[in-house]
Amino acid sequence: ASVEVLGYPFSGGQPRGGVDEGPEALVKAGLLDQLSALGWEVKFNSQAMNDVRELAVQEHDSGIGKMHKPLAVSAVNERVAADVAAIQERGALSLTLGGDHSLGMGTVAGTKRRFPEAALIWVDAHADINTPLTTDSGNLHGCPVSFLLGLEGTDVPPFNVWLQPCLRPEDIVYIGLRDIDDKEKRILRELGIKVFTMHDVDAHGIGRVMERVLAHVGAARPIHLSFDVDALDPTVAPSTGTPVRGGLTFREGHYIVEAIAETGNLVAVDIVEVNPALEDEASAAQTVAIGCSLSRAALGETLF
Ligand SMILES: N/C(=N\O)NCCC[NH3+]
Ligand SMILES: [Mn+2]
Ligand SMILES: [Mn+2]
Ligand SMILES: [Mn+2]
Repeated sequence: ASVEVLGYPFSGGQPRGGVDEGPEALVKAGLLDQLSALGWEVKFNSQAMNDVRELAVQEHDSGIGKMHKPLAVSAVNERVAADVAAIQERGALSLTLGGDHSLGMGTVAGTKRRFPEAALIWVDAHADINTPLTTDSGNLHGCPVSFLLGLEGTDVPPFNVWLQPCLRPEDIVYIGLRDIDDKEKRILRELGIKVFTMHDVDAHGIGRVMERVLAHVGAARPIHLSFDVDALDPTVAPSTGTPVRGGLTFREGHYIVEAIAETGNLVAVDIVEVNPALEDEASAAQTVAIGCSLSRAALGETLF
């Protein structure tokens, strides 16, 4: 079986430098060899990596409402969607290394072109479901899900040139939420979206939560996993742009991915928001190592 790895050095969805160094740090840590060692045929798309560096720089890129860098976020994600869809047309699994979580707009759109019935499991401290009208910060890494759902205010150029609403509320399940804006809470409730917060993880344990997540998803659907490393507790994954205390343990994070891998239905994985420039070198190395171990777990590495 083959996995095609995409590394997008993109930070335009949020204000902190360094998250664009995530892909290179993960590759430098030996991720591709680690995946080969699991028996996968591994391809890395270095052309896409270089192309996105250029797409990330757009002239006069401000001033569509409150959104920051809308032209860059749109241009990059248009490319991401095409790359991911092409990988899945070839029957390979797509592993996308970020870069910030605005990349989820493109990766999920790509998956949905090949697998319209795909389910989306969003592992994150945050819901990332603000719209251009509800966002306080204007940082588009807090908005990818609203664009995928086609919520009010997302049907705007240049996004609507390439992105059509492709996600239904029942398609997405969240795990790890603990920092949701009030307006996001309203959207989640109104749409009846399935949410497992850290409170649910505490109450039921990650094993039971995953039983419920996979029951909601169903046994026969392709799964797209979008994993924001800030879902993990900051003591576990410190080098990330918006850390929130009270997160998943190392094992809870890995159990989520192992349980999903066990279904055999995984078609796409995003590992995002690794920022090697944050905190100290040891913290960065620790966070990069977890990005690698989560990727290995997604591709079938088991403890026994
Ligand atoms: N890491 C973030 N999303 O996953 N930050 C943006 C969300 C803040 N409401
Ligand atoms: Mn996120
Ligand atoms: Mn997050
Ligand atoms: Mn602002």
